[in-house]
Amino acid sequence: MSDTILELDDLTSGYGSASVLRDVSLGIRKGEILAVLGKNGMGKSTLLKTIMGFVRPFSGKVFVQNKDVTTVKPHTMARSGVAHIPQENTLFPDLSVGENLRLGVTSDRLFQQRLPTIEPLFPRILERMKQRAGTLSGGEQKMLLMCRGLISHPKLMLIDEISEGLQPAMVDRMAEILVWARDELGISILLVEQHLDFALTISNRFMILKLGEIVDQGTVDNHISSDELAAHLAV
Ligand SMILES: Nc1ncnc2c1ncn2[C@@H]1O[C@H](COP(=O)(O)OP(=O)(O)OP(=O)(O)O)[C@@H](O)[C@H]1O
Repeated sequence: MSDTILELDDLTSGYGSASVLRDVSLGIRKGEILAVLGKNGMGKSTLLKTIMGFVRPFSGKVFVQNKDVTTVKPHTMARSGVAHIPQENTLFPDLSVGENLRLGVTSDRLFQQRLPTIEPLFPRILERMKQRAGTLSGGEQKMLLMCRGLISHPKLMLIDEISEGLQPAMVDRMAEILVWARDELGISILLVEQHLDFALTISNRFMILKLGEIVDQGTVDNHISSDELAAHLAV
């Protein structure tokens, strides 16, 4: 389909000779949020790292807007509009908030242009542009990571357990931001999550990843309850 942003065809990958993901196939359309749900160790981070090019697939293909990017390096993926928000904190703690944000764009001109567009989303962080990133709270650091991804104006965001360790109010705020990114900016989002309520609130569709394989999938609508999904996820 022409509005497909990301397509994975039978993607198999892992570390050394051990496969972690097995024959994962999925597609995400423009302006859609897909949640891949799974417990610890099921391969969620490996999925995003394989798409981004940090982990080389054993077999299968990755397409972004119908272009084969299976062997493309992470920095090239980033430059072509794919933002990865990893589970690990990849901020530079000794750089300021502003300097960390500046790394999300390629020029000072773009930085100045785009800063006002994200300022209303993260006012508490942007009031502290000169503060060292490492001195922000854990939740604020996650907001800054999201902010650095959004300022690059990506077409696709790969987001790894962004709700982990966040206070409920911050989880709600993060949900609003992701919905805004989808609905107002038209960004497609692949979200890997364990936090079912958060994921179901904002996603259009879900998939369940179990031991590296997609074992169930569906549309998020009024008929899906988080209890039903929690049962799916039970080991
Ligand atoms: N660099 C690595 N080298 C070897 N094995 C790895 C590496 N990274 C992850 N693994 C293994 O791959 C499997 C899947 O890990 P992954 O981090 O993708 O899972 P996850 O679903 O994201 O889990 P979590 O929710 O705990 O982050 C695990 O068994 C893990 O030990």
